[in-house]
Amino acid sequence: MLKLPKEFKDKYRKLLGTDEADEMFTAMNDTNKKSFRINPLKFNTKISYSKKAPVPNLANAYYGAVSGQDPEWVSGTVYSQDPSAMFPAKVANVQPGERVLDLCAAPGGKSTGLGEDLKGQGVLVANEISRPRAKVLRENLERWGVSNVLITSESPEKLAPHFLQFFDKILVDAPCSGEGMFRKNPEAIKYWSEDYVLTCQKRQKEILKEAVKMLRPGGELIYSTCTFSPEEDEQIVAWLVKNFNLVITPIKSIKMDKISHGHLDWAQNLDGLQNTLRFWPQDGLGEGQFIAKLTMPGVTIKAPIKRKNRAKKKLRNKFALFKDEKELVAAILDKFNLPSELNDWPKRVLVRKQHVFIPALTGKQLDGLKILSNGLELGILKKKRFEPGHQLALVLGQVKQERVIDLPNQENYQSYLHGETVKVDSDLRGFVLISCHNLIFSFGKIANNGVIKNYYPKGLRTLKKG
Ligand SMILES: C[S@@+](CC[C@H](N)C(=O)[O-])C[C@H]1O[C@@H](n2cnc3c(N)ncnc32)[C@H](O)[C@@H]1O
Repeated sequence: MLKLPKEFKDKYRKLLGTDEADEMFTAMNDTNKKSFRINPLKFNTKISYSKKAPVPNLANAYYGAVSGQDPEWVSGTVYSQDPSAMFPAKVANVQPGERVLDLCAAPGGKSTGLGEDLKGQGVLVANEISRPRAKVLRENLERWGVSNVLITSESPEKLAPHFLQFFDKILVDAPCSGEGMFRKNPEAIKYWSEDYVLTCQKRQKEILKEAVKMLRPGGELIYSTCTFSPEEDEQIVAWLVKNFNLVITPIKSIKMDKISHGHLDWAQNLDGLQNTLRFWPQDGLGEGQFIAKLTMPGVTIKAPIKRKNRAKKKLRNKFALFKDEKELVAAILDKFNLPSELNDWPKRVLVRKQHVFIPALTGKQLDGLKILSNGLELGILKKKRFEPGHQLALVLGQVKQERVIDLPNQENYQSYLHGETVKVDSDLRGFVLISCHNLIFSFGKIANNGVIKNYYPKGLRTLKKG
């Protein structure tokens, strides 16, 4: 039984009426709903989990639990996410080629959703203020096989001057009082108070003030929280409308089964709030969530991301590969089938401190930013040879591959995750992709004796039991 504070209960009885509030408290005592999304970027999405219970209104999403050890997770074929939390990225309705910012991005559930919809075209900037959390964000985006993402770890104030009016879409999935997560994480109830709700509201305003600076005229801001409090939901939207002339925009990209709407009377009867979305536990879809879509007035003629400006030329001179280096890279890449976004890799490839990569963004606007990764790391140049990188393996999972070793059993798979070598019966030699249940999750290198040298990154390896 959740121990909800009396002030919390009184507040929602007043806002919703006793009957609905009591329904909400009862639903908050149910077990939380677990679910997962299937990655549409991957070539093979045959998973062992049941798909009998789809999450309403979404493609590729199902109720059920996922283990972080399963090949489905390790290969980035599924992402474990609360059902309601899947919706903000879908409300953004990202189109290939757009410039998208996820300002509060870790651990990355919504960034993976935004990134998959770009389909390798345009750019996603995934920012997370906390460095340790940004590292987890990076791992999750890497597994998902998103190649066109710049991952930064900055405060919104520090990020904004670098990207003034730059983005078509910005998602602010704000830090909040988390009331909608109480049944999943009852510990969070301890921090709750009316004052804490107002502290969160203040922080949300500070973040959003910077976010709007980065939105182009005509661009869309998606604001979401996992809390019920009107102070952090409807009232924040009203504040955005009043202070920045943003226009609340109806959400047409999703169906509305088991989803409610925002309350006009919770923020000065502002017309348009009926177009915001509320996910209540008593609606039966998932945990609590609020989502609003707002449009910045004005229009800009959309300029495509320039690939040949002067800044780029300078970078190319400094970071371009020598011909023989490019040949080393090509000798490995030519062995694999490349997704279409890599077709022009020789034109876009750069090298920095021996790391060969295809940047998601280039130019002076990146100077001075704390960047965790920029685009797709193809691999590392090491004295006359090129070693393909882990991120590349997960991007190659987007298309059918021939040079793959499917580990024959669970024991081999576990050994590989531990970083051990595995002996296989195969004629393939040199670099190969490694899969389990045909889900690609790593590179390996087969020696003449049939032993696969393990290229699963040390930082991701699991400890051996016993
Ligand atoms: C609700 S979580 C984001 C969840 C994420 N969007 C996802 O789907 O996985 C909010 C994030 O905001 C970050 N954050 C906290 N304070 C912040 C601030 N002042 N400015 C920007 N981000 C902040 C937190 O570190 C946290 O990762």
